[in-house]
Amino acid sequence: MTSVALTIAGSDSGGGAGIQADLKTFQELGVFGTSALTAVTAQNTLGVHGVYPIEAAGVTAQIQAVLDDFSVGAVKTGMLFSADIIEAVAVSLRNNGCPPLVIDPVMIAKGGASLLKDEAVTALKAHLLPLATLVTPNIPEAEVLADMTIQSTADYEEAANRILSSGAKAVILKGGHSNDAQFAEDFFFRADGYSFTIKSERIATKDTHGTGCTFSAAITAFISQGKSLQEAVREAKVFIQAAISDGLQLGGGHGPTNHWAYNRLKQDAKEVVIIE
Ligand SMILES: Nc1ncnc2c1ncn2[C@@H]1O[C@H](COP(=O)(O)OP(=O)(O)O)[C@@H](O)[C@H]1O
Ligand SMILES: Cc1ncc(COP(=O)(O)OP(=O)(O)O)c(N)n1
Repeated sequence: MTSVALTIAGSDSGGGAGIQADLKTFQELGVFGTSALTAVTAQNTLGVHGVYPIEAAGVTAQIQAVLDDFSVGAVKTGMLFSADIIEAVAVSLRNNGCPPLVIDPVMIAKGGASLLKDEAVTALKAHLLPLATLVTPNIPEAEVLADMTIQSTADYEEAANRILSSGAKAVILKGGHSNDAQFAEDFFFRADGYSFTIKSERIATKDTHGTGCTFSAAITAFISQGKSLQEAVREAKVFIQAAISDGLQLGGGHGPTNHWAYNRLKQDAKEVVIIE
C-alpha cells in the first residue's frame, strides 16, 4: 500500500527548504506527499525577502481536507509563524486522532529572518509539543525551547529533559550548527531515558539551505512507511548526508541540497554511526 505523509509548513519560493523540500524528500522516498501551507515566503539562496502568512482558518481547512480523505501515516510541521496557526494546527490534529507527529520547530532562517513570531513560542510549547512523537530542534532552537544556553555536551541532556517535560515523546538535538569541523553529530533522547548519538562526517560546504526541513521530512517519510523511530532517524541521516554531499551549486548564497541523491548514493554514503 502507498504510504502517505502530510507536511504542514511554509513555502520557500527558492525550493530548497519548507514545503518544497518536504515534498521532494517524500517523493524521493516513494511516499505520497500531501500538504497544508501556513505561509508563503519570497525567498532564495540569499535570504528571505517577504513573509505572507495564511489565515488560521485556511490552515485548518487544508489539514481537514487531507485527513478526511487520506490515511496519513505520519505528519510533520515546519514553519508555523504565529500562535493562531499553531493553535489551529494543534486543534486539527487532536480532533483527528493525531498520527505520529514530527515537529521541526523552525524559528529563524539561515540569513536571520524570523519564521516564528516571538510570542508564538509559548503556544508551540503548550499546544503542539505535547502531541509530538519527535521534536527536531537545531541548537539555537533548543536553547529557546529549553530556555537555557547550550555550551557543552552536558548541556544537551538538560536541554532535552526540559523539552521532554512538555510531553513530547522524544527529541533530537541537531548539531549542524556546532563548531566541530570533522563530524556532524545529533543527540537523540527519549522520554523513558533511552538516548543515542548519531554521527556522520561533516561535509565542508556552504550549500546547506533546508537541511533541517529535509532531515525531518525524511524521518517523517520513514515513519509513515512503518520504520521504528531509531531506524527512521538513522536512515534520514543517510538521506541528508547524501543530499549535502551531492550539492547542486545553485544560486549565489547558501544553495539547496540535492533531494534526489539518496537512492543513487545511499550504498556509498559515508558511514553513519549510532553510539548508544
Ligand atoms: N555540513 C554538514 N555535513 C554533514 N551533515 C550536516 C552538515 N550540516 C548539517 N548537517 C546535518 O543536517 C541535519 C540538519 O541539521 P541542522 O543543519 O543543524 O538543521 P537546521 O537546518 O534546522 O539548522 C543534521 O543531521 C545535521 O547533523
Ligand atoms: C519556508 C521555510 N521553512 C523553513 C525554513 C528553514 O529551513 P531550515 O531547514 O532550517 O534551513 P535554513 O533556513 O537554516 O537554511 C526556511 N528557510 N523557509
